[in-house]
Amino acid sequence: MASQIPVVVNGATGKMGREIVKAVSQARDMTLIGAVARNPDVNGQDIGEVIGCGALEVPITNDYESMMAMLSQEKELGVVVDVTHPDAVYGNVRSAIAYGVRPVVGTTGLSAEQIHELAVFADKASTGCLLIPNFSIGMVLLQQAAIKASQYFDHVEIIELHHNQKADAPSGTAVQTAQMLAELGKTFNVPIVEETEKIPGSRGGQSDEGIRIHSIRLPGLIAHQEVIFGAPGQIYTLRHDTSDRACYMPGVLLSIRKVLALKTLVYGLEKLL
Ligand SMILES: NC(=O)C1=CN([C@@H]2O[C@H](COP(=O)(O)OP(=O)(O)OC[C@H]3O[C@@H](n4cnc5c(N)ncnc54)[C@H](OP(=O)(O)O)[C@@H]3O)[C@@H](O)[C@H]2O)C=CC1
Ligand SMILES: O=C(O)C1=N[C@H](C(=O)O)C[C@H](O)C1
Repeated sequence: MASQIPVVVNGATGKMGREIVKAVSQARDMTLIGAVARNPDVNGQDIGEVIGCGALEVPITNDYESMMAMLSQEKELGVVVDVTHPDAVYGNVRSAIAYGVRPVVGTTGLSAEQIHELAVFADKASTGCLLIPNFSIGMVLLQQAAIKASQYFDHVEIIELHHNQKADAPSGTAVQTAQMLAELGKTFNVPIVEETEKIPGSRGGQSDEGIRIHSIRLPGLIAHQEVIFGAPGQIYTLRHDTSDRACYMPGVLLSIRKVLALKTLVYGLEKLL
């Protein structure tokens, strides 16, 4: 049998983590060797039993550092998939790289400075690291269409809509989309009147690139994004909707396979396609 990629999922009992545990355990070229969760009540329990897909013979641990140490001892290069929380992800990634483990990071909310620091750290360690704000192919296609449209439209705003358990705003995907549009070097949204916000924030947040992002949080939503371009007499709207977190799994598995060959930090799924 060809060599197996040893994989640990951090945030394994969360909404994304449980999907990733299932996808990795079904992938023929990967072996799930660890599942990290924060909740002490599940420590030592079988991850498959906890997430309801049947025993996987992988006990959950609360001890991330020990899991990284164990993964670093595997014969094949190990990968940790991080789907935790904006407050934890920076430390998690530094620690993984310090152990020579390749991080695939779905967790959003890292600042531009933190991303830069992690890139420097990964570079010095010659260790591949993937930061993927959105694992779905549909979002990559939306972003490519938005880049194309931005050559022809001078006005654009982004609306992102998520479930109300999301910790960070705006979404990592919206931040990345604004950055992509700005890479053309164009100035968007030059105001034509002096605006007053009668309710602070009502015009949304403004990205470093001057693109407004509006974040909606409601139960019933999963993850959705609109990029709306305007010009005299026309509106061009691009929209992506997720109805199931299954949409992220092909991108997660692709990222696990691709990170092994990298020696630096790479940001964005589009760079892997
Ligand atoms: N890149 C992508 O395509 C996608 C990215 N995401 C991102 O992934 C992340 C997780 O999302 P989601 O699964 O919905 O979130 P959940 O809240 O459902 O899951 C998060 C998991 O991480 C654990 N966790 C929370 N806080 C910490 C912490 N401080 N330290 C360690 N572990 C922690 C939680 O444990 P406990 O339950 O014990 O608190 C939980 O198991 C978010 O940043 C989200 O934006 C989400 C979807 C797609
Ligand atoms: O929290 C989520 O759910 C999601 N987070 C990512 C983001 O912040 O962009 C990706 C997707 O939007 C789902």
